[in-house]
Parts: sequence; structure tokens; C-alpha cells
Amino acid sequence: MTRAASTQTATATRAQPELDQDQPKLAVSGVYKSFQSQGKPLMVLQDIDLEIYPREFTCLVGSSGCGKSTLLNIVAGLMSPSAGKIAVDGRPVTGPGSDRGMVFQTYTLYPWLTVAGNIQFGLRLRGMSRGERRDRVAYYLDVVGLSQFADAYPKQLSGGMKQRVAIARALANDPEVLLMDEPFGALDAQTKEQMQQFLLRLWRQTHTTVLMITHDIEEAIFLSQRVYVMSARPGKIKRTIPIELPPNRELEIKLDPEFIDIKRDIIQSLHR
Ligand SMILES: Nc1ncnc2c1ncn2[C@@H]1O[C@H](COP(=O)(O)OP(=O)(O)OP(=O)(O)O)[C@@H](O)[C@H]1O
Repeated sequence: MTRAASTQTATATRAQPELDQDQPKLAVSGVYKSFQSQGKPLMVLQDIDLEIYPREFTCLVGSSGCGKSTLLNIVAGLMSPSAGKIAVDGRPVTGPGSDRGMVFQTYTLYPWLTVAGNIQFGLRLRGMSRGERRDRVAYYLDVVGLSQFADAYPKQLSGGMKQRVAIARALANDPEVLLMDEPFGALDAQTKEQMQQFLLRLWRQTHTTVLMITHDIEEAIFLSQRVYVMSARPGKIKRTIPIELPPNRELEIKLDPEFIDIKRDIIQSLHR
């Protein structure tokens, strides 16, 4: 088999794994988190339970300071919970791991590496052969529409392009779950909408399981199958809202009465 063919096969295998839809890909059970603030405990998360199923795109919304990033950092293994458990495919999370890819709001690309160098950084650390790395980088550059920019440096890219590289870098490591913390928060309104369309198309192509934080309620509805609404501190899951819109969504759907009803419902939940 040629290398290109073997990459295509590997990619097809990644895109359509055997799935047990009854088993959550990511399970968060009874998570609490307190910090010490001015000598006193500050409870930030209280009894958080989440179950995210294979291929689901889910968003977490909540007011500023309610503990969204804290929760995502705990799921990423960057912080320990005060109580409770996290599991990916039933395996307990005890620290960071390649089963969870992370994309942050601020650009976290290595400025001294090219776009291709950034995407293959983790693959090199994992000891992947040069040929495999080259194929995988080419595949993900194509997926995010940046093949022409393989040799460019981050400073030569727009904000939206940098985030596409960050997403490609996370996906190239084949994570079981993609975690995103306000990935489009720093972009202007128009680029943000382009990125939402891009991310939805990408998700339809790869069917990665996603947990994303956003302040933007329209963004959450547009992208998700399910939206979790958190209460103000201490953050609890106040509501879980299934988004029963068609999977093939275009931006115009944001003007649809059904979309607006869901938005009103989420806003009222946040204010209640
Ligand atoms: N390391 C820390 N030590 C003490 N307090 C912390 C620490 N990290 C976060 N906090 C506090 O925990 C609370 C939740 O913070 P977090 O960043 O998780 O909220 P958030 O919902 O993501 O907010 P935003 O939407 O504004 O980003 C805040 O009051 C914050 O000040």
C-alpha cells in the first residue's frame, strides 16, 4: 500500500471508529473544587456531573467567574479536583494526556516553529516516524484549509488562521476528546462566524467528541448537540439543553424562530 493510501485508510479508521454509544466518552462525576482566597476556602465548583457521548459536540455556558475554565482545566488534567472523578472511556484521568486535546483562547503556537512544525510537535514527542508525521501534517493542513501555509510562521498568520493551526495541532494527536476554552473569544465578529462554520464542517468530517466553553450563546447553539448551563459561583450544572436542530446548519439558522426560542430559554436560565 502506498503511504498516501495508508494515511487515507488510517484517517478513515479514525473518522469512523467502532463506538459504544451507551458508554460516555467523557464522564465527570461529583466534581468539587475549592481554592484558598484571602485565607478562606472559595468553593468554585459544586457537584458537577457531565456525560459526553462519542461524537457529541457539547458547549458549556455560564456567567463570568462561574468556574468554566476551572472545570475544563480539571478535565484536561492540568488541575486536580477537590473531590470527584473524571474518566475518558472509563479510564480515570490523573493528569494531562494525549487522549485530551486542548485549544485555548489565546494563541499558544510556538512562534519559532512553522505551521507544519507546530502541528507535528506532539507527534515528534510521541516518537512517530518522519514519514508518518509528514503524512499526518499534510492531512490536517488540508482539513483546516492551510496547505499553502505549511512553511509560514505564526506571526505571518491572522488570528483565525492561528486558531485553525491550534485546532489542527490538537486533532493531529488523535485525541478522544477535544477541549476548547473560548477558542474564538479573541476574534472579531466576522472571523468568529467564519470559524464557527469552519468548526462545524470540521466536526461533521471528523466527528470528534468536543467539550467547548463559550460566552456566546448563539455560538453554543449553532455548534452543539447539547448545551450545559452553569449557575453563578459556586458553579453547578443548572440545566442540560438538547439542541434538536438539523445537523447541517448554516449561519442563517441563527434567525430561525426555533433557534431564537432556544436562545431565549438559555438567557432566561442564566438570569434566573
Ligand atoms: N488558582 C486559583 N486560585 C484562586 N482562585 C481561583 C484560581 N483559579 C480560579 N479562581 C477563581 O475561581 C473562580 C472561577 O474562575 P474561572 O476562571 O474558572 O471562571 P470562568 O467561568 O472560566 O470565568 P470567565 O468566563 O470570566 O473566564 C473565579 O472567582 C476565580 O477568581
